[in-house]
Amino acid sequence: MSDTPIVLDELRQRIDQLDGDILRLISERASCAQQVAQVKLAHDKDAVFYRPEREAQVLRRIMALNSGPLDAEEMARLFREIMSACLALEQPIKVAYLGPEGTFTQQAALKHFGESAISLPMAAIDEVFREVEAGAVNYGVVPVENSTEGVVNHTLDTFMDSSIKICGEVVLRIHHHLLISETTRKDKVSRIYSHPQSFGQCRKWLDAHYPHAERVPVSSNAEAAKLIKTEWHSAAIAGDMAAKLYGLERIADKIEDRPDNSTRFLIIGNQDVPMSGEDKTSIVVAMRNQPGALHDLLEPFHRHKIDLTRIETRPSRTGAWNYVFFIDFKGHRDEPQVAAVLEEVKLRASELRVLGSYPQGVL
Ligand SMILES: C=C(O[C@@H]1C=C(C(=O)O)C=C[C@H]1O)C(=O)O
Repeated sequence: MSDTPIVLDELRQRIDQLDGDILRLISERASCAQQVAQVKLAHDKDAVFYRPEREAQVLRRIMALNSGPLDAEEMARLFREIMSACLALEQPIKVAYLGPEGTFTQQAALKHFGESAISLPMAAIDEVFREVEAGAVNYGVVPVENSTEGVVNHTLDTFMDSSIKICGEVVLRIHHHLLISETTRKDKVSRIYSHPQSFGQCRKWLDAHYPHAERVPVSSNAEAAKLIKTEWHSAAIAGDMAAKLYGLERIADKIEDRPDNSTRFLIIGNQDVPMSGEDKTSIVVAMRNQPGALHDLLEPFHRHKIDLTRIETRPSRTGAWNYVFFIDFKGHRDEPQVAAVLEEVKLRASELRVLGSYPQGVL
């Protein structure tokens, strides 16, 4: 005699039935996506199947329609994977990221493109740019700013020498853990490896818990995780992906000093992305070196009520004491307001380059 209450049997039958329905609907959706691809190909043999603006709209619509019990972001993540799988039916998207495997940048790439994307680790930020420029991959993912540690200068500098476009952004909550391998005892950690940015994000925690451990900077958290597999008395600071990839034990969880620690990554490509309805634009501007230059640059944004979301100054390579400004603002370059501001800025600047207009990060 079964001791399963009858109501449980009924609920399970209902779930089986619903799963059958979901399966049928996902398959139907996948054939629709296949047909879209055929239509695109019929019009243009070099058609790009992936449409960042359309994907952003699909996810935003799902989030708006959702009424629970799953929360909107969770639901969007499920749809993210469905879209990723549908797209891969035609042509899996190839994405280069700042490696090695297990970095937060890989996590950001998979968050943005879904698990069906093929992600390829690169050794340096410039290599990600080069792979995209050469057309060896469809897109690249590079970190650009962290809420605790600020901007990733190297990424901004690389834009100055490149014609690459920004096609999207993705923000990732960054949780760091202290990890050891079987070669090290918990109470015997005398050396800690990590990326300099991660040391910066966990500084107070380290000062309080491991004031005497040597801090050794390496090229990535994943590299730190890999290193300690074979070293004694050593720990690494890295995230979940690296911990799982290298089979490490977490001896302290979420050790970042700020609970809202997050990093913004850029999706780079060779494509101009049409409007999605909620977009951002990134520009780089060089100003003549004269008093009031920054004011002159920002004034048109203020007058046209355009919301600046970030401004960074970097030394220009053209001479001592010349600066370039990296500016992000809300809106798409095809919107009349934005186009008007860009025209005005162009007149005042010695150089203006639009790096891209792209959908604001959804997930
Ligand atoms: C199906 C399309 O192509 C791709 C797949 C999408 C999807 O599965 O919803 C959305 C945008 C594109 O990346 C489309 O453009 O509508």
